Parts: sequence; structure tokens; C-alpha cells
Amino acid sequence: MTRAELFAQIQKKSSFLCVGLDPDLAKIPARLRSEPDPIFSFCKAIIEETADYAVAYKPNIAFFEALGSKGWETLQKVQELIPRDIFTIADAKRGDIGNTSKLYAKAFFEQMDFDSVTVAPYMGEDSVSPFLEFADKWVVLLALTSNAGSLDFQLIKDETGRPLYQSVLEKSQEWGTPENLMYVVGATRGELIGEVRKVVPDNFFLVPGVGAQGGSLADVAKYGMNSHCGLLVNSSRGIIYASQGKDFAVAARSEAAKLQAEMAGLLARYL
Ligand SMILES: O=C(O)c1cc(=O)[nH]c(=O)n1[C@@H]1O[C@H](COP(=O)(O)O)[C@@H](O)[C@H]1O
Repeated sequence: MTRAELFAQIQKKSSFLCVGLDPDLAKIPARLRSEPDPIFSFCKAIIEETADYAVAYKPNIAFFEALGSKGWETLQKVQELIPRDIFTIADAKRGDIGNTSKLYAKAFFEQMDFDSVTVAPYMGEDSVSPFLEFADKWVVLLALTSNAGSLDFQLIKDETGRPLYQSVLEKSQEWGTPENLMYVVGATRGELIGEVRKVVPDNFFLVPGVGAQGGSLADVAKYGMNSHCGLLVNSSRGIIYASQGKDFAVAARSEAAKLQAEMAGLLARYL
């Protein structure tokens, strides 16, 4: 998918919502567990109920690969089920020496047909570039993550006072363009989203951390939105486990609708 197509979708739906698919067998409604592929049934119901409000879906690969080869089959079926005009993110946090990264890219872009994959920047250019060689496919590069451990490395300053995440942003601008490179910027780092935006004015951000992790959607939009929105805000547990009862899919729809309504207001205000 191109950036123009993604922006068109955002405008059409008045939404920059990414629904995170983190399906945990222990948390899905009990009645689904007797189905032949409970995780698929769960994701299918969530996608059907939230597709009106979502511009992206982000299956977290861990929740599928933990189930072994069957989990990979389920992941592929889920990817194929997502409507083609909705952006897809394989949240796999890959990155390795070049020839290995190339095969990771083939797995997610050719074997499966995801629009993007999350990639860790730690191993540098040759670990990221192979993912950028596929037309209309994207790298979503970890920059400033939402977790407590982000403090361990990402905010360490160099001798000029520049934090590591900023070096990642600046260096990676040499590898990709706003047409194929997004950054993960956690919603829990509200005060820093504006700093990230100053360094990379045009790139999209994937912003996890609203909902269960407590980040503020209003702050994300205030500090992070640019002239083509530039934001995909993810919520996983806050949507997919809005209810663990029979009404789980309807409850997910209602949570997604609430977020979309707030997003419509923010788009009207800042775009
Ligand atoms: O790359 C990610 O998606 C990611 C980066 C990050 O900094 N923080 C983060 O929570 N995530 C992912 O985003 C999702 C957040 O889930 P919830 O906290 O349930 O909304 C999970 O799939 C995480 O793995």
C-alpha cells in the first residue's frame, strides 16, 4: 500500500486506528475454544466488527508462533481475511545480518502479503535495508518504545547530548523515505512525541500504548500529527478484550467506535 492510499483511507474513515491482534488462548471466550481454530474464529469476529473503524491491523506474531506450525497457518489465514484496503503490520520485530533479513522480508512480504513489518534498528543499515527493497512495502522501525525498558538504552545521550533514539531517527533517514519507513513511537512517551516529530516531520508513526498501557490519544495527536495525519494509533487489549464474554466482538466494536469518534475530532482539529 502507498502512503497516498493510506492517507486516503484515514480521510475516508476519519480514523487513524490500528487494531492490535494479540489473541491469547487463555483470554478468548471459552465457547470459542471448542472450535477447530479458536484463534482464527476470534480474530475473524474481531475483524468483522471493527473493520468499519480501523485503517490498520497489527497481528503480533508472538501470539501466533507460540502455537507452533498451526499458529503460522492461522496467521496466514488472518492476514488473507483482512480487507485489502486496510493496512497490515506484521509485528515481528525482526532484523539480522543482510541475507537473513532478506528471508524474513520474503516470509512476511511474499509468503504472506503483509504491507509492513516491525524491525529493530540495533544491527544497523544492512539489517534493515533488505526489508526496504520491496515495492509498496514498509518497515516500521522501533525508535522510542512504550515499555519501561526503553529507558535502558533509548534515552542514553551521546557526547553531544543527543539521545540514542534520535540517532536512530537521523541515521535511518538515509535508508528509507516517508513512502516506506515508519517509526514506532510509544504513546506513553507523550512529552517526547513532539521531539520525535521535529526530527522526522514527514514519516508515519505507529503509536502503541493507548488503552491498556495508559497513553493519551489527545497528546499523541497534539504532538505527533502532521499534514497527512502521520499517525497510526494502536490499541490491542483495550479493544479485543473489552469483554471476555459472549458479547466480545460487539464490545470490541464499541471500543473501536469510541476511539474512532475521538480520532475524528482530533483530525478535524489538527489536520
Ligand atoms: O511494536 C509494537 O507494536 C510495540 C512497540 C512498543 O513500543 N510497545 C508496544 O506495546 N508494542 C506492541 O503494541 C501492542 C500493545 O498492546 P496493548 O498494550 O494491549 O494495546 C503489543 O502487541 C505490543 O507488542
